[in-house]
Amino acid sequence: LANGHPALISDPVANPREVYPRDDLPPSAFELPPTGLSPEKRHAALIELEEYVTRKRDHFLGYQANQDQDHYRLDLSRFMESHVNNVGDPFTPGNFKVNSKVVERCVLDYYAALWNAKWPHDKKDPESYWGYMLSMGCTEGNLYGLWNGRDYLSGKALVTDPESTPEQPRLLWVQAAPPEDLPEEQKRNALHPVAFFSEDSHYSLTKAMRVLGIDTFYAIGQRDYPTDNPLDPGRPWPKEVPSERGPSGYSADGPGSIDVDALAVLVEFFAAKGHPILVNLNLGSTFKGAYDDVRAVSERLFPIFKKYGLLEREIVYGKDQDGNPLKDTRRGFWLHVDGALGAAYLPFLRMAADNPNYEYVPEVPIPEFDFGLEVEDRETGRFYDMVHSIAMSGHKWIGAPWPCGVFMTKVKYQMRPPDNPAYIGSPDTTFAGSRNGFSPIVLWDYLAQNSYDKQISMIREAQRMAHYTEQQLLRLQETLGRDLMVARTPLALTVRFRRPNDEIIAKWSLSSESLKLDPNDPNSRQLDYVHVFLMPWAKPGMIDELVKDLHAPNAFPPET
Ligand SMILES: COC(=O)[C@H](CCSC)/N=C/c1c(COP(=O)(O)O)cnc(C)c1O
Repeated sequence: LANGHPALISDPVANPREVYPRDDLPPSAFELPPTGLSPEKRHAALIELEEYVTRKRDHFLGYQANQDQDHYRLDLSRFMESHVNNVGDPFTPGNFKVNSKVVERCVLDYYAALWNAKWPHDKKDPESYWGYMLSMGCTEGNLYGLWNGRDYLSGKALVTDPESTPEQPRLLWVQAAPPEDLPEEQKRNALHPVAFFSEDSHYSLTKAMRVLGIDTFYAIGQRDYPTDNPLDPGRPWPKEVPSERGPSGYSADGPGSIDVDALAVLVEFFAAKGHPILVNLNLGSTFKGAYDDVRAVSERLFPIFKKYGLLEREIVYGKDQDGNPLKDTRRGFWLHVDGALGAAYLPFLRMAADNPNYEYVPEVPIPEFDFGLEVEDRETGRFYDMVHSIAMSGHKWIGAPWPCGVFMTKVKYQMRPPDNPAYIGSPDTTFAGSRNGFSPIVLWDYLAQNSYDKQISMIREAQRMAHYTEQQLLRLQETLGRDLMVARTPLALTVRFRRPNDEIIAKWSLSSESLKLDPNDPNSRQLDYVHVFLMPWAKPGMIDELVKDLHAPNAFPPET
């Protein structure tokens, strides 16, 4: 107003400083008047923000984000002068020429090779991989994988479906018909996927169910079969698949991996009713860093899929111009691997374990999880690849200045895109419209600087740091003579322990989780945990300083 500028269209009803949460930074330094900020104020604000971010970064231990970013600056700052946008399919150049798709394809090829997928991508080869780099993090990868699984299982047209071509978009919306030769109940459920994921899964799974309108086994079980919970007849259905139990008999103090037997019982209940099966498995779970046993799940579910005709089934996915049914043969199940954290480093742990030169003996076998995982049908001698999609974050183990990641599947599973927008000159095969073209350059730069051998060293160092941290906390527990609930799942990069005071949580950005030992008993013991993640960023000195802080007399509040 001072310079004759019109007032803000909508003056704030209340003062933001009184309404917004109090944080470490003074909001006043960053408020934006219509006049903009003077250079002095802008610089002062940037310096204040930089001090805050670097101070928090230097004490960052609480989440699976690698803060080691210094190696990018020299290579990447040159791209900050351009808007690089990989809109559309990575394997179609498109009309937006300021893009890094050639780099994106090299990064995708790298992970296809690492995850035992057939590469390079060839749209004419159903067995070859297809994928793209995410503009969000693994939430986008999980959303996309579950969307792909939902549409594959419910009979939507696929990229490989011969008659449904981009020129005939109307076929995309034809609701598929179930296989003809099925009993009534099976026919009714044949195109209605049911989702399964464990109680240790990331909240992006629940979000994906809501966004995509996918029914979980809990939703259908509680609604249609309220007294038939196969795990505990007459009792309410569990909301998620139970995780493995700990010494208490509850999963709260368990390792964080999925209970394979419980999964099998739940899956069989719905497979027997004709539902196709959609399973998410964690590879480095959010709080405990646990790995679901993808091999054991595959072996366990395979006979169930075979028994109920879900290994291969005929889908009528549309009609041709003459009204004749369009058919193809598909799996009746989809395994998505949420490899947000672990898909980035487990291949390197496996290389170290498989090569005696590294003299590395893992504390437990390195989990299989990728496109090379096959199960043999011992009656026919035929092998079935069991993993349909993998998602990985780029900003977790690898470390990137912003959320990014990779989604990968196979051409034979790839869904036909909802539309084929000519103006981008590419099929709209990804989740986003505009796609971050900088992220492929970030991952490319990291992979260019870090050989397999270097990455093996990094993940082995992180394992050593996780072990060191666990030992230091156990030693502190002895010194204090108090149960600090120190726990680390084998091969996990995180160590969990009793929640300290808020000051320590804020200093180290610790992630916390509170739960009841017995989730069904409100009077059950409350477990208040935090965890530290030993990313390449975490150094022994940081752990020693954290332990020193935890040594302070008021570090741990009295037990509730
Ligand atoms: C509470 O901690 C989190 O939400 C962290 C992300 C913060 S650290 C980068 N984990 C995200 C995550 C996600 C979602 O990844 P993002 O969308 O990148 O946050 C998917 N799957 C697993 C097993 C995850 O742990």
